[in-house]
Amino acid sequence: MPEETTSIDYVMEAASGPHFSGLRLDGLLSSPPSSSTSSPAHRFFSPDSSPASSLPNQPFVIGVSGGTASGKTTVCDMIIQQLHDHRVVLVNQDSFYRGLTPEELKRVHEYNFDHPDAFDTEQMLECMGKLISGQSVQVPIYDFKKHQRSSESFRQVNASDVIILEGILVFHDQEVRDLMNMKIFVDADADVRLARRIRRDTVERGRDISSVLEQYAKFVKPAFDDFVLPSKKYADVIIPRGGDNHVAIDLIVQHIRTKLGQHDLCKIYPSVYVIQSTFQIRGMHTLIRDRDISKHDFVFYSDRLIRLVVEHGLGHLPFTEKQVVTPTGSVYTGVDFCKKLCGVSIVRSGESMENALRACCKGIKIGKILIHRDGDNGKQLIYEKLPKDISERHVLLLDPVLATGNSANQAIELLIQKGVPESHIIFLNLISAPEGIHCVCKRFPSLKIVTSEIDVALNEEFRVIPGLGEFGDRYFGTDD
Ligand SMILES: Nc1ncnc2c1ncn2[C@@H]1O[C@H](COP(=O)(O)OP(=O)(O)O)[C@@H](O)[C@H]1O
Ligand SMILES: Nc1ccn([C@@H]2O[C@H](COP(=O)(O)O)[C@@H](O)[C@H]2O)c(=O)n1
Ligand SMILES: [Mg+2]
Repeated sequence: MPEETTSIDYVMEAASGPHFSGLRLDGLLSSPPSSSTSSPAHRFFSPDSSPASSLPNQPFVIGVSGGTASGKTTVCDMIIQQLHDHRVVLVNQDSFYRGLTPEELKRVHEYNFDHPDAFDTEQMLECMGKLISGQSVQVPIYDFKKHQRSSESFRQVNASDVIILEGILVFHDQEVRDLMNMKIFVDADADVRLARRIRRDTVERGRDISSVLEQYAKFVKPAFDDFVLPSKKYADVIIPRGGDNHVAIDLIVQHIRTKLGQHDLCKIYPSVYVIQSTFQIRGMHTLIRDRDISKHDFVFYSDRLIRLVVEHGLGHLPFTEKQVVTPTGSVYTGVDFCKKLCGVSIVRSGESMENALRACCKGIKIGKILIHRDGDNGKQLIYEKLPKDISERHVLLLDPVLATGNSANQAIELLIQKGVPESHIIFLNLISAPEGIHCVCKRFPSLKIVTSEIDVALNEEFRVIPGLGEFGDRYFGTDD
């Protein structure tokens, strides 16, 4: 929390003294970043872990739930088929059914296979954890005719780009849900499901019609109402008509493909956007990261990159529809820019982004925040000069490098104190360190981060690696 806030006049004076862009954080990192949300990979990709020990390729985990015979397995098969050019594995919750004891077997008609306790969820979590961390696992093979697992054989499941976990109750347990990057619920009418189930269980699972109907009335339907249906609310996508819904499956596959092409952190945090890398962008990064580049070229290429990030960030603002008449007399239906907008730069390096913002948004108001270390006791002062009506505006927060995330978090905290809704803040930067992304996104999950590259890590001195050194000094020419 800031010790004090004051006006911009003070800022300008203070700005000529020591400044911090997240690199000098004496005393601040002793307390770990707050962890308020639990996201799929937190257990496996800790912000404290070094890049070598964290995962190079975080798999995309999809949960597929729905009532019995709704078409879950069919939908999964279709997704897997369409993702043929990726490594995809399917894990069935059914594989983790507990085997019945001889006593239970004798009275199998009284056994409730639709209750959460029928599954060994601990074992499933362990298997999923290993798969997500890149290890192969041996998944049990379950026999629906014998109600037992095979005692001698297992199915080897290898680490993959996409892991699909499918089953009637995969959304029931929060720990299981937290593993998932995307949750799909397959919907089908109860009578359709019952008809399919009768056919499947009599043909494939060695049952007779009367036992299927009896089990359905006694256990399957009540458990659907008690456990499966209430978990539908956790779904990100609901597919009506299951495998017949080709449009939904195409959209899902498209989404998965997009996610697979993204940085792992974008899979974990949907609010992080890395602008699409092109050779132009890589070329500009190559130039500004080169320690031997001239100051003039550093500024020139940084400005070009900043402009791209700013334009991309503006694309995340809300818009309203607007029609205009063109010189041909035709009507063009377009959109109107968001008017309630302002920029806020984190002094000093954030000021390097102000020109690009002004060039894109004529007359935009730009406020400033300075986070200033007060002596050597770890205390910080925050100076600010912000538009009075900032709480009514969307805010583009500017800082070219996101390192530890501590200064960013303090600036964001201040904006929120001023009444800006978290979801109205878009944090723009050129380079983000994974540690900074974890730190900001965990604390402010609905804030958006738009960046042009995510670097490898921070070093012991909290400098972004490979990074580009002290951006403000290089941009403003104070590094000699
Ligand atoms: N859209 C569909 N039309 C007709 N039959 C279907 C359809 N989807 C699935 N089935 C059949 O219904 C049964 C149950 O489907 P399945 O995908 O195994 O459901 P779940 O895995 O949800 O229990 C299977 O025999 C399958 O072949
Ligand atoms: N020995 C068993 C184990 C499970 N079931 C039923 O399977 C259903 C889940 O599989 P779906 O492919 O239909 O999702 C579940 O409703 C159980 O009743 C069984 O009959 N016998
Ligand atoms: Mg199935």
